[in-house]
Amino acid sequence: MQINLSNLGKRYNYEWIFRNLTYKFEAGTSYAILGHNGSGKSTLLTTIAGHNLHSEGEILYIAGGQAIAAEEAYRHLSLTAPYLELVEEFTLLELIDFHTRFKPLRHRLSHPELVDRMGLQKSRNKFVKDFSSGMKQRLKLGLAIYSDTTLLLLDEPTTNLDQEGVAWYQEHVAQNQEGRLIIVASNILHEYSFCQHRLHITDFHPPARK
Ligand SMILES: Nc1ncnc2c1ncn2[C@@H]1O[C@H](COP(=O)(O)OP(=O)(O)OP(=O)(O)O)[C@@H](O)[C@H]1O
Repeated sequence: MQINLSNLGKRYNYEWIFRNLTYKFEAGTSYAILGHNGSGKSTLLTTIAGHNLHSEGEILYIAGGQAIAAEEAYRHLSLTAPYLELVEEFTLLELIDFHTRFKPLRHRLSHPELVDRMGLQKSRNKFVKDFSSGMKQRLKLGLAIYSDTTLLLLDEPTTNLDQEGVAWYQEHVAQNQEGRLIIVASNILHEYSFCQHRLHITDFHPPARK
C-alpha cells in the first residue's frame, strides 16, 4: 500500500490540528509520526485509517499500482490504538475466531499458532475482560501485526507493556515488516526506532494567530 496526502488538513470545530500536509508514504517502508502530547499524531493516524474525516485536501490509497476507493481502504489496513476496545465478552480463541472472519491472518497462521506467537497459551480460554492491561495490549498488537494487511497503523504500541512486552513487540513487528507500509504514532523511541522515516506533525501546525 502507498498513500499520498495532498494539502491535507483536519479541523475540530474552529481549531486546525494540521494543515497543508503533503506527504508520500511508500509501500514497504516504515514511518514514525512524532510530536508532543496533543499535537495531532492520533488525529493524523485515524484520518489515514478513515476513522476520522479530513476537513480539506486529499488522501490517495494505492494498492498493487492501482488507486483504491477510500471506502475500500479499511480492507487493506490494521490499526491498533489505546482508545480502541476489544470485545471483552469473548474468550481469547472466540475473539480470534470473530476477528479473522473479517481479517484473515498472515502466513496462513492457525488460531493456536497466533496464540503461541502472542505468548498467551495459558489464557486461550480466558475471557478477554479478565486479561491484564498488558495482556490486552499484546492481544491488540498480535491481531493487528498478524492480520493479512498491507498497511499497519500503530498508535502508542507499547502502552501498558513491560520490558519483556516491549521486546516482544519489537521482535514481532520486525518479523512482519516486509512488503508492508507501517506507520507508528509515538513519542517513545523504542516504539519507532525501526522506522526509516520521521514525520513531525508540528511542521504542519498552522501558525499561531496574533
Ligand atoms: N473528537 C475531538 N473533538 C475535538 N478535539 C479533539 C478531538 N480529538 C482530538 N481533539 C484535539 O486534537 C488535538 C490533537 O489530539 P491528538 O489526540 O491527535 O494528539 P496526540 O498527538 O495523539 O496526543 P497524545 O500524544 O497525547 O496521544 C488535541 O488538542 C485534542 O484535544
